[in-house]
Amino acid sequence: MQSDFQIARHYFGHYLKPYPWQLIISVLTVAIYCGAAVYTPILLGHAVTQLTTVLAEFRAHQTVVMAPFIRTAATMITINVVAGFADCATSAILGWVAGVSTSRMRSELFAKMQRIGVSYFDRTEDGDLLARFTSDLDNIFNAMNQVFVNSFYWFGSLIGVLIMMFSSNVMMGVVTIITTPLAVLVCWFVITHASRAVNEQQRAVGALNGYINEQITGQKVIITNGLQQPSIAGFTSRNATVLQAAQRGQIWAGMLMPVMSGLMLLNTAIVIFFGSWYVLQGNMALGTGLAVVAVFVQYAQQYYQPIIQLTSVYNIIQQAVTGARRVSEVFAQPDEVRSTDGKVIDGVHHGVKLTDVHFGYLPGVEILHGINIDAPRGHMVALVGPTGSGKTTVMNLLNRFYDVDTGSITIDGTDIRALELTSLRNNVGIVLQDPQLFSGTIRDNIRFGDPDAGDAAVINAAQQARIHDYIMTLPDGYDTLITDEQSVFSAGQKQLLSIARTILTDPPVLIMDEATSNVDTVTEAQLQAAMNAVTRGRTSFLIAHRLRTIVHADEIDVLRHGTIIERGTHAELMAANGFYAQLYRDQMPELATNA
Ligand SMILES: Nc1ncnc2c1ncn2[C@@H]1O[C@H](COP(=O)(O)OP(=O)(O)OP(=O)(O)O)[C@@H](O)[C@H]1O
Repeated sequence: MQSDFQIARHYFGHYLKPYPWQLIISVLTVAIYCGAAVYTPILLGHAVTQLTTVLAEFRAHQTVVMAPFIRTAATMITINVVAGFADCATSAILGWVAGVSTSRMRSELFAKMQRIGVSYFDRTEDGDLLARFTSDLDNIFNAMNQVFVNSFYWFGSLIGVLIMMFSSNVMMGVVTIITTPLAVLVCWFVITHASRAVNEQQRAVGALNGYINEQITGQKVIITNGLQQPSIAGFTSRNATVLQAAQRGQIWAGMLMPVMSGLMLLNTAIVIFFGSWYVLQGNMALGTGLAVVAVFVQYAQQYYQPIIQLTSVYNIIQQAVTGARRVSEVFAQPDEVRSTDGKVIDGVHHGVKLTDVHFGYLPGVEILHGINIDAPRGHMVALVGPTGSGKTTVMNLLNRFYDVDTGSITIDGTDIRALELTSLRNNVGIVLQDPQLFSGTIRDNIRFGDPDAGDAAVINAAQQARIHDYIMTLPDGYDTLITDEQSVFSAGQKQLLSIARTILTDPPVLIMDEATSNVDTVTEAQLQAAMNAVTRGRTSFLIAHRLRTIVHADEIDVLRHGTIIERGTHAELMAANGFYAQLYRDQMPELATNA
């Protein structure tokens, strides 16, 4: 695991590297601001002295010579105006740099997400992933925006106070900084606990977001099953975890200032005590000695201010490092395996073959136990079987969402792991059971796989998929905006749209997860016609839920517990009177007698 330092160096170093000039200019503008802050009290002192002289002269000689005072006042105003501009420039430049850097990080994170294998999304909650784009990146932005300027300013102040103290009286200087190790230790202790609480809080917020996301997606299921109370209870407990973590963080973070103030008072007491003792030892004249004590009481307080501020800067860095660590977890995910010299295929000439395929999602839990399927070009293979038998898993392997553990899947004799991944995906189309529609028009959604397709091709695909007529009933036809997909399309219609998409991209191999049986009879007839259109001439694998739709398949493979237990055409399997025949009779008793 990378250390905090490595993480900070990577994120701050790597992302700030392209902006050296902006950073150099900010160093100068901060230096101007710091210089003005340090120099203004000196000028103020001069101004007071000059004003006193003016008043004394006026009393003594009734003459007023204001020039030196006006010069000092004008210098003070000028310096502070310049410092004000410098401060504005610092904020603008660093705000810009932080904004551009985090925007780049966000883009790279998004691009990375597109390259990660599907397994990561299977095991990561959506909300948690979303939190990495939002709160984690916000923390990194805050650090980039504030840390640089604050640490430079307060570090400069610390050095300034140290120089002033040691040039004034070394012995007293040593006494004033003597509590520093204790202060640093206390700060470190408090901040470590505070940042641990921040980590917990960020994790808890991620889990809460994931839960909210899941509950919003499943709202209809919750309502229809009357699960509102358990849903609220689940939310309440996760919300309480967030609150507890936030409160723990607040308590630890809130402890910092009082503890440091206490230490500052202790330090002041030590300075007064030691200074008085020092003076009483007769090491210096009483008046001078008391002046030194008074000055060092001031220094003792000034010295602690930068230490407190620098520790709070450290706190911001901690939050950013936590965010960066969570973002880096995404970057650390392996990309989908792509062979560098992968073969490019143009269509399927002989067929697709699965040979002794074994696979499990988790180590030691095998789901598929030696699957053999031979699908010659143009054949339609249907996979049927009870829920959880492994049908979708076979589909996941065909498209290389996952790789087989042992055995092989070949297209025209070439292992699909040796193919260029894009070429494989271009040649294998998928129609999912519950296809995803994206915001945009219906036309955009059909053209999804082939954005250059013309209107005629889009309409032709929609006609073949039997969705054209429905689209034409909508007031805006193909220009209908899909914002709330549920309100425009039923589940069956969404699948018809997805079939139109696939017809447009014309893949030689098709994987289709047929929509579940809960579609009305009109849509079912349309789906059947669309399926006939989309499978025609293609090597297709069909997960069938309604066995009626696959009676014409060239081969039906019956899966049970990850093994093919029966294989044949519909007629052969019915004649065998085995598991398939039983399934068929259970599903369609009225047809079973005619089959
Ligand atoms: N991402 C995953 N991680 C771990 N196990 C998984 C994953 N996806 C599926 N499984 C497990 O693999 C087994 C087969 O699941 P699969 O989805 O392939 O079944 P299926 O036949 O398609 O079921 P259904 O008809 O219900 O869709 C099940 O036991 C399931 O729990």
